[in-house]
Amino acid sequence: MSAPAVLSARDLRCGYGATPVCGPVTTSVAPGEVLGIVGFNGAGKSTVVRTMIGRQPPLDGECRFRDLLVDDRAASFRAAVSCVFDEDAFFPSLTAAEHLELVARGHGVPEPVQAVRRELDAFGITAVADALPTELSSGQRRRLLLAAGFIRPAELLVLDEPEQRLDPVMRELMGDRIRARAAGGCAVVVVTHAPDLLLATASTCLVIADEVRRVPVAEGAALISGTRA
Ligand SMILES: Nc1ncnc2c1ncn2[C@@H]1O[C@H](COP(=O)(O)OP(=O)(O)OP(=O)(O)O)[C@@H](O)[C@H]1O
Repeated sequence: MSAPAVLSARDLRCGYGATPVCGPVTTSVAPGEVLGIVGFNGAGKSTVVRTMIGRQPPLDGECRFRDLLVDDRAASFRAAVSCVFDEDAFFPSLTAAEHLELVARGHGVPEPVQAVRRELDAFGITAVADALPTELSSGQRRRLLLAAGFIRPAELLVLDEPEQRLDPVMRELMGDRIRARAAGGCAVVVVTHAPDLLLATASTCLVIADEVRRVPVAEGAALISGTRA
């Protein structure tokens, strides 16, 4: 018997005003699973994911975290869900290391200083640990955001195009980190345009379009690499 879903959507309609951006979404992700979400630019992937985690209201349908309707204002939900979107959200006067320490302490990570050191090293930003956000390159800022997403415990990890602005070596490491998280029992949702990352991590794949459909991961990878219509 498969484990109960961590996050599930049923007939979820996502969009702006009264207009859905894509077909209704019914899907779920369980502990240890990686749900890859793919689709062309503007298909609605980010909108769907934002709706699934309660950052914007659904037009219709529902989304549940465990048994409860998603409520991103609930402290228990925020404690359990780590999200990395493409938003450069930093405190201008905190260094890279201080950002990570803030997140680690806020989420009760044991031995936060050591955890910060580990993540700085894992994301290759030790050399800029004491730099302010404005002193980081765009790729380093991206690494810092991802490190902040990974430094804390989570039952659900949501990554929106984590490959963005990463060099190939870091992209591969990102795949390793995602797999390791899932192996540890975390449910993961990854929106991606990178076939290699999808193939390396996803256990299931959802294509966002006018008709949302679940496809084999290899088919999703072919779709985003342009080798399949
Ligand atoms: N705040 C907003 N208000 C109104 N429409 C929006 C808003 N954000 C996005 N949209 C529209 O919703 C549609 C889906 O956008 P979304 O960002 O979800 O697509 P996406 O699949 O994530 O695209 P990409 O691959 O380019 O990141 C697009 O047509 C976009 O113009």
